[in-house]
Amino acid sequence: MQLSGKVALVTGAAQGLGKGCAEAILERGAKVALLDTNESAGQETAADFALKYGADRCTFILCDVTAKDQLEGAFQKVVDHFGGLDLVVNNAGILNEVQWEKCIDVNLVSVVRGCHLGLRYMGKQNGGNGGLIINMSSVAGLYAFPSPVYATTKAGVVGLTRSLGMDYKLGRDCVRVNALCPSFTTTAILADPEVPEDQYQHMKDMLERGGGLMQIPDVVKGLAKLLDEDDKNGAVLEVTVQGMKYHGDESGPWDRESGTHQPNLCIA
Ligand SMILES: NC(=O)c1ccc[n+]([C@@H]2O[C@H](COP(=O)([O-])OP(=O)(O)OC[C@H]3O[C@@H](n4cnc5c(N)ncnc54)[C@H](O)[C@@H]3O)[C@@H](O)[C@H]2O)c1
Ligand SMILES: CCCCC[C@H](O)/C=C/C=C\C/C=C\C/C=C\CCCC(=O)O
Repeated sequence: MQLSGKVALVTGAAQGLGKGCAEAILERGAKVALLDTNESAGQETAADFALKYGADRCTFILCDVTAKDQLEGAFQKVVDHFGGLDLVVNNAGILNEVQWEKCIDVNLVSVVRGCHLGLRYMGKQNGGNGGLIINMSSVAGLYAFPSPVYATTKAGVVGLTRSLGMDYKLGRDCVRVNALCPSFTTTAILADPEVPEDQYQHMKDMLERGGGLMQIPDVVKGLAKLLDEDDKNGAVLEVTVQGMKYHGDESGPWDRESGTHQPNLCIA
């Protein structure tokens, strides 16, 4: 996707992976709205970006993605402020197995809503120009993971992305939907997860066996790949210290007999 002059909205963009993604999008010439509940970090990030990329190219919007009115209001603010919308990164997420309903609300319900809003504002059938949605899932959405509710939310994001990314609807809305699945990356989410001790110890063991931590720029390379590959729709990209690979190339039962696989290719 050519991003110069385009408009992006990134949730959970005050820090961590969301901030890293927002900066990569700014570097490619787009304007970016940063949404987050953390007002001080969000304002600080926006001020930093304004200095580097220009005050007219970045804005912070205080928004709790789990509050329907706030998320809807934020999408409208972005369109009013920048005059359109071309790219949505549904990134905000938490790991909390204790307050597990909240974990589902932030990581899955809000991503569903963010996709619906992306389709509403970017969908050609609604007067938009088409666009791209990138959902932040996790390797925990692809393989067994010691925090089951977190894993469920991330697997849900994979299913949502694949299904919204089916090509039968692309001719109508011209909005592609892809997902990024990183492994453990150094951000604040690792610092103090609300998980029982046995889950935490098992994660540390997995981290060691998996080759250790990634850094934010490693994950941003995955985002860049999804931004560059315009033929991808419904694609799910795993990003780990071992490299990157797409998931989901097996045929479903409807294609198995013919031996054909219908790839989700962009026809827009
Ligand atoms: N760091 C990792 O190892 C890792 C690996 C795979 C996937 N992820 C996913 O990446 C995403 C970003 O996480 P991160 O690692 O950068 O963590 P982080 O804690 O540094 O960043 C998360 C951001 O989301 C914001 N946020 C949380 N709840 C929110 C809400 N209700 N509304 C708006 N903003 C909210 C936080 O304030 C924070 O700025 C999450 O979806 C996470 O599940 C992280
Ligand atoms: C195998 C799946 C990896 C997915 C990562 C997942 O999306 C996010 C996890 C968030 C929190 C995990 C919490 C703790 C990890 C355990 C140890 C971290 C040690 C950190 C360090 O040594 O600095």
